[in-house]
Amino acid sequence: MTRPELRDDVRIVDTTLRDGSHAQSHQFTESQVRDTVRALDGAGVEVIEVTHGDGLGGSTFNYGFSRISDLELVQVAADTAEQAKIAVLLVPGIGTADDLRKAADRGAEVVRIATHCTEADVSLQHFEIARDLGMQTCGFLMMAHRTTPEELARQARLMVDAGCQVPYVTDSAGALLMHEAKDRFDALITEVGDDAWVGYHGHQNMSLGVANSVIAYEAGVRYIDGSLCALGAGSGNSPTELLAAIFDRMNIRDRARRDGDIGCSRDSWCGPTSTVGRKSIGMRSCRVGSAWYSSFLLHAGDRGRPVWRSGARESCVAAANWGYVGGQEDMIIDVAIQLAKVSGHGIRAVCFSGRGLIA
Ligand SMILES: CC[C@H](O)CC(=O)C(=O)O
Ligand SMILES: [Mn+2]
Repeated sequence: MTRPELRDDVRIVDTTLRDGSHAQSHQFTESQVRDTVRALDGAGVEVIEVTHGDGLGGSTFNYGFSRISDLELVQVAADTAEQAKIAVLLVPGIGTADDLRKAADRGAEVVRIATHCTEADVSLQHFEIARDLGMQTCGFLMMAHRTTPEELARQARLMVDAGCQVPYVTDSAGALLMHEAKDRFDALITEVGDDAWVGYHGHQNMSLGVANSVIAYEAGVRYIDGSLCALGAGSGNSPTELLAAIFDRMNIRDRARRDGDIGCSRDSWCGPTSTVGRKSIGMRSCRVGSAWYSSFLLHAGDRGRPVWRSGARESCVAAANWGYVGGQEDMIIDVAIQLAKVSGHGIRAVCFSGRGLIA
């Protein structure tokens, strides 16, 4: 397996337009995509991910409908970027091989194929298809805190043998303490480091995404994810603009080090005139030290749309304690109903992400 060429010390991958889609209820417009890609591309960011938050095919009742289809947004992004490669996310079972072919036709050059951290076997066929399409391939092992470093490394090996060039420690719940993150980075690098790069995707639930990114780099991880202003599911991702600034301070070479340009794109998301960034900062108030899947927050009604008897936080924590994983956002309804029964409060109304009333 050949690894993608790395021209610098580290490659920052920006996921504002994909993980940030969760924080925007999947309502990105063409002009937001165009402006953000232009700014990130101008700032030297080499890979920009664009899709519904749950990836290709995610625009459904279960996960929330997009305003503009993935294929249209990928096309806008690919037409806008002069240097950067456009990446798409694919969760097998949500997106299909056909979705991937169509995204490649619209200009996607990188695919990030995501599975729960112990279920890499469901991605193997997709990696083969992606490599046949000539795409660069990354593999997300989601909820990486849910398994041991050794098992995570075995799962990474499965992905790499199927054609994955960059398996990721994906801390979907922002749950990894620094030593836990390091153990996972070390395990993956020992297992696949001769054949693949290793990546890290952090969330800010405990505000450790940036610290863990520094540890990741020091351990040998060479793909590190961020999003502008931390716009992302749950408490958001490691902020791209901080990663760029900190790597610069550490004299680590990456393409995204031109603070001015990154600063411009940051301002469009969370500067004084922006309203979108504030929403994501509001979501951070729900930060909890419990390891729930970040995308649950949107469905648990952080913005007050659903009328649960239990709050968003209680639903997310219960979902974590009951073992729910990525892709099970639809189970949040059930969680809230169970909580209502347990608390004896009864259910006043159940509204799923503002799109339906179950009563
Ligand atoms: C549904 C895919 C998911 O949002 C991927 C991801 O970013 C994560 O697990 O953190
Ligand atoms: Mn994420």
